[in-house]
Amino acid sequence: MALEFVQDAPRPIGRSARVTEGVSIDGVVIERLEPNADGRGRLIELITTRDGLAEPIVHVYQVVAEAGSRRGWVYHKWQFDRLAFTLGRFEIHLVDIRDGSPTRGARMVIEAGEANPIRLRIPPHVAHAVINTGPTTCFINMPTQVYDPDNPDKFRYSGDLDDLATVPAA
Ligand SMILES: Cc1cn([C@H]2C[C@H](O)[C@@H](COP(=O)(O)OP(=O)(O)O[C@H]3O[C@H](C)C(=O)[C@H](O)[C@H]3O)O2)c(=O)[nH]c1=O
Repeated sequence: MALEFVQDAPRPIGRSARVTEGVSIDGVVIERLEPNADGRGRLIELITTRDGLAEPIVHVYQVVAEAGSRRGWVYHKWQFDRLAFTLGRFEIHLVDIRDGSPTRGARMVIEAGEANPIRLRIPPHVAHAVINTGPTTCFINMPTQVYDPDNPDKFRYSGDLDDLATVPAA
């Protein structure tokens, strides 16, 4: 007897939408991700070219973040980060330390995670720190460049969240 698999019917799906409110750093992009939930759980598209061009996916990794952990301050010289926060609870701090930027010195604090799933694009030379304010969970990064362990595109500053304004421009 032949097994018959039935194609899913066309269905409406949640689409990401760009957030502009509270975005005070030039080049930072926040996309609100829309979960598609049903009785089995939920599915969230992290990136798609369905609605327009996106830079190619060249490198993707998952970070498991312990409860209360902080990653940053860090900035990248060459890559854009494309971070997806869909689980747990995170606070992402950003400071524009770019010389010549129209928003130099601007700061942003973004709350993201299960209750507010987003994709966040961070340009080079924008310092950032990711703090897990909830239980141990994970987030995804899809940076625009491959990680090179011999020449990591990571420039770190270990001071407090509040004192980054004193760091010389990159
Ligand atoms: C990025 C990367 C790292 N690694 C290795 C290198 C280290 O042994 C270990 C942890 O990496 P790293 O210390 O670079 O990770 P964080 O400092 O937590 O940085 C992460 O969180 C902050 C907020 C970010 O913005 C970074 O983009 C993101 O990578 O994984 C790899 O093996 N492959 C990779 O692609």
